[in-house]
Amino acid sequence: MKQLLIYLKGYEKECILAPLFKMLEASFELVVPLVIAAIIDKGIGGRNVPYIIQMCSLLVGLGVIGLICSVTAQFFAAKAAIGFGTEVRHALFKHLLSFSFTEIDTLGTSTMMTRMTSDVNQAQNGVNMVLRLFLRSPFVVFGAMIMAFTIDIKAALLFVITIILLSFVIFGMMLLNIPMLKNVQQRLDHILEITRENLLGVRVIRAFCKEEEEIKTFNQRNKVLLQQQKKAGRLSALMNPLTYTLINVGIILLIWVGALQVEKGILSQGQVVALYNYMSQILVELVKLAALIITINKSIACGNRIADVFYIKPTMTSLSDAIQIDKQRKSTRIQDQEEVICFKQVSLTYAQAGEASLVNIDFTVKKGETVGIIGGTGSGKSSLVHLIPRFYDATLGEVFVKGVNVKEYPLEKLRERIGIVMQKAVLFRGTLADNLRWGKKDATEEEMRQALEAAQAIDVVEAKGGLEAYIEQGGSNLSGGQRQRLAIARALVKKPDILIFDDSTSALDFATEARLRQAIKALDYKPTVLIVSQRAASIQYADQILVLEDGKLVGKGNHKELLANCEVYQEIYYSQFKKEEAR
Ligand SMILES: Nc1ncnc2c1ncn2[C@@H]1O[C@H](COP(=O)(O)OP(=O)(O)OP(=O)(O)O)[C@@H](O)[C@H]1O
Repeated sequence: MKQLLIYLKGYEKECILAPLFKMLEASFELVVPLVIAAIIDKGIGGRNVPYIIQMCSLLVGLGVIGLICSVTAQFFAAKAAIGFGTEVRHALFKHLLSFSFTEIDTLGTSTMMTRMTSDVNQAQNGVNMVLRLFLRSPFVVFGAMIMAFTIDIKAALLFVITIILLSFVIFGMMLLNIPMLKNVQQRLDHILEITRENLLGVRVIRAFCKEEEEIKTFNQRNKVLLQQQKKAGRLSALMNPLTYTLINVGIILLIWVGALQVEKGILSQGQVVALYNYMSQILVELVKLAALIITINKSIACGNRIADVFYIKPTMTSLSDAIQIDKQRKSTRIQDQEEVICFKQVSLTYAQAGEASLVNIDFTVKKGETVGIIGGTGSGKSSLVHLIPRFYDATLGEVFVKGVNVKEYPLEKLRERIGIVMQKAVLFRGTLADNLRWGKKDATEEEMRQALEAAQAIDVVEAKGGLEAYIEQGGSNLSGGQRQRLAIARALVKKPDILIFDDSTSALDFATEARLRQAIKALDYKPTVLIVSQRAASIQYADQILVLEDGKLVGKGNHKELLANCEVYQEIYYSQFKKEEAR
């Protein structure tokens, strides 16, 4: 949590002024019992009406000044807390976006969202409460005690005993309550997780008629949360009766001692009332302080969860690091100008995965070539192409793009050259044109139309009413095939040197896919194309086909060569085509 305090930079003034005004308000509050005592003793006792009016005006004045101080303190505390929350959110978002897929896989999206939203809010709330109350409550407790001592030492000793006993009860209970509240928070996280998963997968849940089961699971988790909340609630419910019993016993004793002192002529009636008021102030502030400590504890826990994310450093090197490495490792460059991609003895084992997903992969791709990558599910096709734009780094071996190790490129420069269409086409909220401009910021309408034509997506734009048609979050108002074609167009707008289709034509019919292939071949900038597919028909016309099985490259060559001598390829091909159809 401490590390997060740097995000209060720029709000130093607010962090000083907020507690200062709160203490000023508390100082005025501490004077009130003395004024009331004076009203009772001098005003009412002496039947002095002008004096009573004067003192009542003073009370109103103190109230108004206290209110102004309080509002000012709230303003400064809120300004600092909101500023803190905004800065943390901004830094966290930036940090999350710097993560490679490895860090994202390790952390998980669900927890990242919780940290980004509710944890930041809780930490912001903690900052606000600390600035307003952390100094105020102890100040009032000790101030009230000192004021009591200035009135009467014997009575004030009662204060000391009551405060000690009260502190034991309140803080003891708080210590018991904190782990329970943490437990409640964890259960709440589980509920959030399950809700998020259900909302994201709502279609699948309906398709498999899993509603009842999901409701059952949700209810079970909700029940556990209820039990934890009841447990924590019962303990909290004990707090008030216990503290009020203690304080009432203290007040009875105070009035008794006070009455004896009045009888002896040591104390006036007004002073006894003042002592009573101080006792009440102490109670209120101790209860507030306990609640504050619970909030602070929660905020620290949330702050630590946020700080944990900041501790995770992106494993991919930044632009400046890349330039440094570039200087040192010029020797790793290879010279063949025609060679666009080269894998040298590449293996990949994902973080937290026991087995390697790719083993000793070796191949080269020449400029303008089309490469097909085929294999069964889980054979490593996506893993292989993900190494080219450095979504992951090879665990062993090296990947070269245009003769330079991918690790030596500044990431942006590398990814600028590559257009990738993912297995799951993701579009963003905004117009169709906005989505296409992800490929090229300043793309003209003509450039977008060319890309749409090649991607066989012109009819999608026409059906939706033009480039300014609105796309909902995740492209939910489009069909799977429409989304895929728009995602392809988005990659084409970029006019990349390397174009990767990661199983991204699966929702297209064969005729559309064939037209897409022709259009890609006809592109004037002649990109090098990699097509990942499980459909032999999608890759059989490629210049080179890579056949993967269990992460190993078991075949390399063109369709004819592989059909003649690669068993795995034959198996895949003949499972989709009859022998007599083979070309
Ligand atoms: N992020 C990841 N973390 C851990 N293991 C992974 C990750 N991504 C893939 N794997 C594992 O790596 C292996 C290869 O997966 P990959 O997605 O590359 O296969 P694929 O051939 O593209 O499969 P499919 O055709 O089903 O998409 C699989 O065993 C998979 O479980």
